[in-house]
Amino acid sequence: VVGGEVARPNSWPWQISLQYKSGTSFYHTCGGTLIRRGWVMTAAHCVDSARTWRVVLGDHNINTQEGTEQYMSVSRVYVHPNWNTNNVAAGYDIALLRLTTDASLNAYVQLGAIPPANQVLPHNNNCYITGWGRTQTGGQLSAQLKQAYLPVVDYKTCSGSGWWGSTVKNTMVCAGGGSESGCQGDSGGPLNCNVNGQWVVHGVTSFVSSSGCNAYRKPTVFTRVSAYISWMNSIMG
Ligand SMILES: C[C@H](NC(=O)[C@H](CCCC[NH3+])NC(=O)C(F)(F)F)C(=O)Nc1ccc(C(F)(F)F)cc1
Repeated sequence: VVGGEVARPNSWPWQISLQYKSGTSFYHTCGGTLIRRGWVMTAAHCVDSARTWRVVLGDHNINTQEGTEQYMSVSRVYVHPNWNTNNVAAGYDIALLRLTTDASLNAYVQLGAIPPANQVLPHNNNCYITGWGRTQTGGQLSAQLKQAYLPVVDYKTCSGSGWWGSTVKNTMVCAGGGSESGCQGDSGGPLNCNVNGQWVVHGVTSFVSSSGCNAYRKPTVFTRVSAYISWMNSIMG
């Protein structure tokens, strides 16, 4: 997350850290959202490579043991069937991870709400991106969970000339476009939007400009969760 601030610890209790094993250690690679006690939603591009994954729930500082964490193994990865790793612009950048055991819900670990099918938010809807991604283009990951205010940029604007043009599809959500943005390492994490006073996860962090995370008029682009509800239900039952 470029800009924004460190989140109050565990104030986004559905945010997870997706980590891969290398040697005897695990490393943060993406964010995700706990949507059922046994299911995590993330980006398909996060799980393109076959690795040993773990999901960390209830985390704030990913480099320290705070005693609030739950470390979960992943029993199966479901990538959207239409996902094409060479064409992030086509969309379908969404995946579901089945956990081997159910999470324990508590003050630090809660389920994220997902939207009704096909709900599209209006321009400037209040949303926050959260994640442990780079804090500057080409910079380092954040040790502590960060948040940044990224208001929705409607499809008409986001797909306009000087913006993303035809790269963005209406199965995506754009947000931000100013000095604050997502960045590498935030992938897969939630776009938390305030709808009638409730936080709803409307986006899965998908891509930013290859010329810089907070490039002018290149808002962070998210997979629009409401476009994939039927697929998700077909997998999770
Ligand atoms: C460096 C930048 N990385 C990204 O945007 C990666 C996803 C990369 C998926 C493709 N391998 N995502 C992120 O950094 C995220 F954290 F913001 F989500 C990038 O490659 N952006 C990008 C690539 C292609 C296209 C386009 F669709 F136009 F081909 C648009 C943006």
